Amino acid sequence: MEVRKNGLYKDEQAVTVVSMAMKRSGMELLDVVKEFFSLQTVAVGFFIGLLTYQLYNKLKYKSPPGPWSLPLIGNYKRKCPSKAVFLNSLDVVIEAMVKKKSDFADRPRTKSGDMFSDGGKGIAFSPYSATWKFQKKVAGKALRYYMLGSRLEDMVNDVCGKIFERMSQEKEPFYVNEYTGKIVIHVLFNMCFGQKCDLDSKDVARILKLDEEIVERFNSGFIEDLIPGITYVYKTMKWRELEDLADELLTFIRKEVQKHKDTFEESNIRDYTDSILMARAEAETQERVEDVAMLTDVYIVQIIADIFLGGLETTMMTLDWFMAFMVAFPEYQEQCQAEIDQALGKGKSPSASDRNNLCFTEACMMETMRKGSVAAIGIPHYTICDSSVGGFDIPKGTMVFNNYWALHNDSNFWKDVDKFDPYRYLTKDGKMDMKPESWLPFSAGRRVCLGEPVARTELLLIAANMLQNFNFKTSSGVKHKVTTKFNAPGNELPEPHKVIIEKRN
Ligand code: HEM
Repeated sequence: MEVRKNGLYKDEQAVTVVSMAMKRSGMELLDVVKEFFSLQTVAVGFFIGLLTYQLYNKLKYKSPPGPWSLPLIGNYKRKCPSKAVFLNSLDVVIEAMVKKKSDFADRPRTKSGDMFSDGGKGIAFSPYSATWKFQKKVAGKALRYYMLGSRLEDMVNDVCGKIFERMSQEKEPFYVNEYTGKIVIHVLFNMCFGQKCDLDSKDVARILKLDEEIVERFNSGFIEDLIPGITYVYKTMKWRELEDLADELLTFIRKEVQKHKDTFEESNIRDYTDSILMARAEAETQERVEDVAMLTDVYIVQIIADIFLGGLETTMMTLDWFMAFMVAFPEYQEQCQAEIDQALGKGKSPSASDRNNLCFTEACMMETMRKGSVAAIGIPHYTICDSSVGGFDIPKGTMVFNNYWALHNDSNFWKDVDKFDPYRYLTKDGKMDMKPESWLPFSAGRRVCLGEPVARTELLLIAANMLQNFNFKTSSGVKHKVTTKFNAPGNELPEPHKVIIEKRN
């Protein structure tokens, strides 16, 4: 029998001694490790690591010139922690957007964009993918279908007629954008959901209000886009409001899609929503399983939401600018009216087929889009691979902005760049000239605006209706000078200005 010491057998004693020694040395080791890796040391090490990585990238890539920046923090003055490149001239915009094909065609993912697009579904916020390509094709076809025949012009003329009845009651100076905004929302609403809503429709008013509130919040940005993880810990009031607004807008569209599904007839395509449902029905009939999967209800709701998010504010703001310029330049207003009277005669409403005879009015609209920046830096792009532009390297995962404002104010392309001059777009005999290269309010390349054909026709029809029916004058009687008001980064509006109107015979 082995002797027990302290109640333990010999082997147990040995193990205990070893383990105590280990414990002591382990604790010391832990202290040493703790001391070595104190929080500060880890932080400094991490920072040096990032700096080294940044330096490595600086040596690896020939980056475009720009301000210095610190890892993670970025450039504090510019308040942007991500790498971003601005393309400020036509050659680099065309190189990146058109010549480099898909290199620059992705979108950066943001927390707010994800919220509206259900994690990148639909078109505007979607990453560059086969799904995006297919959906943009389907949506483009649906818009073209809508524009066939006289549907768009009937809708514009009908809404304008109703709005003008109310507008002609204005006896005091008033803000004309309260009426033009209503025209645009009614046209888009009717285009999507096919109903000729009365002007006091609560649904239309609510969508307009939702749009205003969403845009207002987007304009000032979200901390959640800079620190996406923060929402798991704390949600700011603005973020919670945005969640509610997005939910209300998408729930509304979901209900409309359901109503359309319940009453859908292939032989009677009523509107844009029906056209998208038709694309799904065709894919089902032809057993194109992958296409059907890209047109689930969730995707369809997002494709329709894109029309409101992409088309409403931009079109309304363009009309704000147009009216501001027409009031500021009565001579151009009169010239448009003379052209409209000659093209349409008395009492006939404008139609898309009158376009060739409304060149001066269209030129005024094009000049409006050059001078009034409604989407001056568009929607950010993102590189899907290492690429280059203008002789500089642009690594994969870089945010890229097209600076349309710079293109529209480049004196290499525009003579008397500050002047509002519709003649830039016209030939000597007053016909539409070739589109100036540096006129790109709708962008170019793969991500070009989906709604350009609709927006241009709709804007011209609304403008022609307005000027055919009314004279717009400054309320003070003094020549009005258009002054601009900052609205959001890349987005300016004309300073609100009251007008008076005279009904034209
Ligand atoms: C004056 C009116 C408008 C202007 C100035 C405008 C301008 C733009 C711009 C600059 C872009 C970004 C393009 C890019 O990322 O390179 C864009 C994208 C888009 N626009 Fe418009 N837009 C207008 C009206 C509309 C309308 C009426 C609709 C819908 C009917 C629409 C739907 C879209 C969509 C869905 C996108 C995203 C395209 C994509 O990501 O592939 N827009 N628009």
